[in-house]
Amino acid sequence: MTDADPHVIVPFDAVDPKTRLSPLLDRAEREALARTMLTDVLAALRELGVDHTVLATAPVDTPAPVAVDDRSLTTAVNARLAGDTVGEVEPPGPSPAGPVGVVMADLPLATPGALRRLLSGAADVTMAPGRAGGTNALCVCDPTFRVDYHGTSCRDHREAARRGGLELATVDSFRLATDVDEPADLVEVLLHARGTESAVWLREAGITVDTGDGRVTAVRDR
Ligand SMILES: Nc1nc2c(ncn2[C@@H]2O[C@H](COP(=O)(O)OP(=O)(O)OP(=O)(O)O)[C@@H](O)[C@H]2O)c(=O)[nH]1
Ligand SMILES: C[C@H](OP(=O)(O)O)C(=O)O
Repeated sequence: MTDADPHVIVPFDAVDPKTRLSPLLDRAEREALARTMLTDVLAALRELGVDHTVLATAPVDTPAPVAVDDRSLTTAVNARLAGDTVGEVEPPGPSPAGPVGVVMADLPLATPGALRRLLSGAADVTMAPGRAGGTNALCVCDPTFRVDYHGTSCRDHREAARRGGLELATVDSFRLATDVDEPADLVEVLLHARGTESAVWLREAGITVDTGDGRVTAVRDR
């Protein structure tokens, strides 16, 4: 991609993450899976060739630049949208003066192609909604737009754009809509993210797709 492309920030909570996966995974395993999904998202961004920075709640060892900010998700992302670079550690990422992408770290199905569709959006705001009301990824070209995560954030973001007189476009992408929150989401990783580190990690942890009673679920055999 080119210099006019967005700088992407990847929010990442390293501490006791993915609590909704507790029925299948203990805390250490959830931390390991979260880290593995981050690795897959960063690999897709790297392959796309777009600049990116991990926006983490605590230091994390990754090949990408990291900014540590332990404030809430919404506050930390809005600080970056406002051009704040506080918390960056070496090697520093470029200052996000132009368009900013926000791509969550729990999207192991994300491919360079799906991300390109999002990040080449020309609207003031381009959104990839998640299922159940979330906002899995954004491309923010208008510097006045601010995020408000949790709850039905896709609806809230649409409303915020409307109030601000901004054009909001939506990317219809199964790969970007699939974030890993609940055990059922692991089915999508096992079926559609073959070859990713996340799918390998799940198989090694004994998580498989079960169709025993005619329904498709993720189960653990050990
Ligand atoms: N920087 C930052 N990232 C966060 C924070 N909370 C969540 N994230 C990241 O935001 C994305 C969406 O997270 P959620 O699915 O809402 O929360 P989670 O803590 O991972 O999972 P649950 O415990 O199941 O709610 C993931 O990439 C998280 O790593 C936060 O407070 N700060
Ligand atoms: C951050 C939050 O993620 P969810 O909990 O919906 O996966 C959201 O998209 O608003």
